[in-house]
Amino acid sequence: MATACVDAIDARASVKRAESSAAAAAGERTAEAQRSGRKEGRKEENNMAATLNHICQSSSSVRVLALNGEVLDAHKSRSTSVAGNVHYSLSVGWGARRLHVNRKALSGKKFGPAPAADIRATSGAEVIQQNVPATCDLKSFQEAVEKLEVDLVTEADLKENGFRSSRRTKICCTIGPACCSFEQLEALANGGMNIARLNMCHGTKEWHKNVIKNIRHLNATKGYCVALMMDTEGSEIHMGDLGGTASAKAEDGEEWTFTVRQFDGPLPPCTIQVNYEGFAEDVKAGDELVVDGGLVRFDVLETIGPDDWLDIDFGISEGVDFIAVSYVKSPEVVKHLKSYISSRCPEGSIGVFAKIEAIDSLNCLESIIRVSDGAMVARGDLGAQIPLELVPSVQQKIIDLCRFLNKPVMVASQLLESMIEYPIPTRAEVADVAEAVRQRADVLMLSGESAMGLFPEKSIEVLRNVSLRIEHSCREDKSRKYKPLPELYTALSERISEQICNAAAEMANNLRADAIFVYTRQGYMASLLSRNRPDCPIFAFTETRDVRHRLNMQWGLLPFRLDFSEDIESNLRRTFALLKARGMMKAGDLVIAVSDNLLPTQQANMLQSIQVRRIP
Ligand SMILES: Nc1ncnc2c1ncn2[C@@H]1O[C@H](COP(=O)(O)OP(=O)(O)O)[C@@H](O)[C@H]1O
Ligand SMILES: C=C(OP(=O)(O)O)C(=O)O
Repeated sequence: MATACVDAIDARASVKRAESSAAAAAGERTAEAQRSGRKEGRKEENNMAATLNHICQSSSSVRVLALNGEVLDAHKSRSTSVAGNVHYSLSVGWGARRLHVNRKALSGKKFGPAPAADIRATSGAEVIQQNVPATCDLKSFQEAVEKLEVDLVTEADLKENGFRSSRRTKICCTIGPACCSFEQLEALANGGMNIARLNMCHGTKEWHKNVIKNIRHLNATKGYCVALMMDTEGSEIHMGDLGGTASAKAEDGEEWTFTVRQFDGPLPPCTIQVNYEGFAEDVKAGDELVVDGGLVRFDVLETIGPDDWLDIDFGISEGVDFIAVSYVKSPEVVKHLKSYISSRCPEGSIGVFAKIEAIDSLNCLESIIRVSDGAMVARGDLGAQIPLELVPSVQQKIIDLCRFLNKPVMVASQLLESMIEYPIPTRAEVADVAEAVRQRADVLMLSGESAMGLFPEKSIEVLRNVSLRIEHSCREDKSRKYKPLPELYTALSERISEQICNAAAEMANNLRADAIFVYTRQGYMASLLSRNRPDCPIFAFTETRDVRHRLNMQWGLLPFRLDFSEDIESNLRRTFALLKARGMMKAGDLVIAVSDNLLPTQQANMLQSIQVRRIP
């Protein structure tokens, strides 16, 4: 058992080094099979079985020679299905030859010489050819198949484990010295990291810039979809009008920012520059600022400090996907940051997460979560502010509230603290992770375990395995009924979307559908489906990379980037064909499909529907 466990972890690491002799041999045999026809192909498969079993057991990297003679990086992964079977897969870049090995061994047995291996060796071109729709020519279909962007790990997971057993709970890793090189980040991405967190308390801007560059490069060149979250340091001061004499420029109730920063362009609205560098340090929350001899009075509120503003400017200029704000004590801080972000990047693609860690934030929790794009249960600092025994119930409260309000929620700190030093977690830590998964948190976050621990990859593996097991048992346990979700809408169109998503999720559960498909521009419909925590995964198709990254933060969503067609029917047909061609769906799979308003022109005479479709 112990040996199997160690193999399991080592075998997941996908490193791209020089060709191992075994991999090169596999490649040569692959090329030979092309020349020698069917009989030879059978021999090749047998040889490949031995070779690939060898590869799967070794922890070395793999490069494979494809049929066309091209040398490709191979993605190697190992997973344990809920039934206890161990699967190995080796898949090579799409469009060339694809090798796939499923090797099953009973859980609990020592990992010994290979039992019978089930091997498929299918050429990508063959699969594409079999699935070209009648309305499309081979070349443009081939291009469309290659353009369908999906996370490499998600794709492998779906192929190996099937839809129902794919992981729904997302994983965030704090990046630090223990995992910041390109190869280390790739190992984490390969292990299932969905979000990389940069904690601005540590490291220089240059260091963070380099991590961002590495993650972007990893996404662009290796087919991952890792979102970036920048976490501010948190020590802050910002201003709001207390209701002094109104003037043309500062009305009662308005919030103004006094800043020492320089702006390249015009000042953002309601901003005043001051030329005293120590201004923010010298004023305290509760102080009164008197302007123009008392013409306007401002009350100083808690908010974002000068260092945080520098970090925020850095995050905006680097185009991170999320900014987490430390020590949020009131909704105003979040509103202020959101309006600042939209004045600086009008396309408004950065989500603001409120870290719930200050005792004051618990007094206005709902109003903070309502204005935020998501929340983090920052248990480290929270546990220093409230009695420790209250932390679990506060965690449950925040998770439930976030789900009711349709905001993603992360659970952070000390999930696997002992794994900073040791290769296996304590039983109590596993129970803690299991509880967060059972509470249906969207994201589990690693801190020191990934940033500076000795076992970042093993830590991520523990999160992944615990998530898979607990999610499975939650699906099986039909006695676990959830409290009904409150309605969220403020307009009729929102109410329609909400009703459609609730009904689609319920239908998917009742019909035991394989997947829900959602075509979404901004991610709103996708989030409404995720909020229902349905039994099957949600394939979320969207047109932009930014939205695709943001969807990575939400429970059960598998984000794809796809260029939309004009109408839902052609989107559906095309998606079915593309996914079949990529080997991610098969004829007979049952899908529930819902769609956002895909075109602006559709808004006027909205037509939204739920469709139940079998893949042709
Ligand atoms: N960018 C970084 N550079 C160096 N060390 C880091 C970095 N990010 C995190 N760490 C290390 O990992 C530990 C845990 O991370 P985290 O929980 O995010 O921070 P903190 O302990 O400050 O709350 C930190 O205390 C620090 O030692
Ligand atoms: C995540 C937390 O915040 P930080 O790591 O920034 O202290 C926490 O306190 O749990």
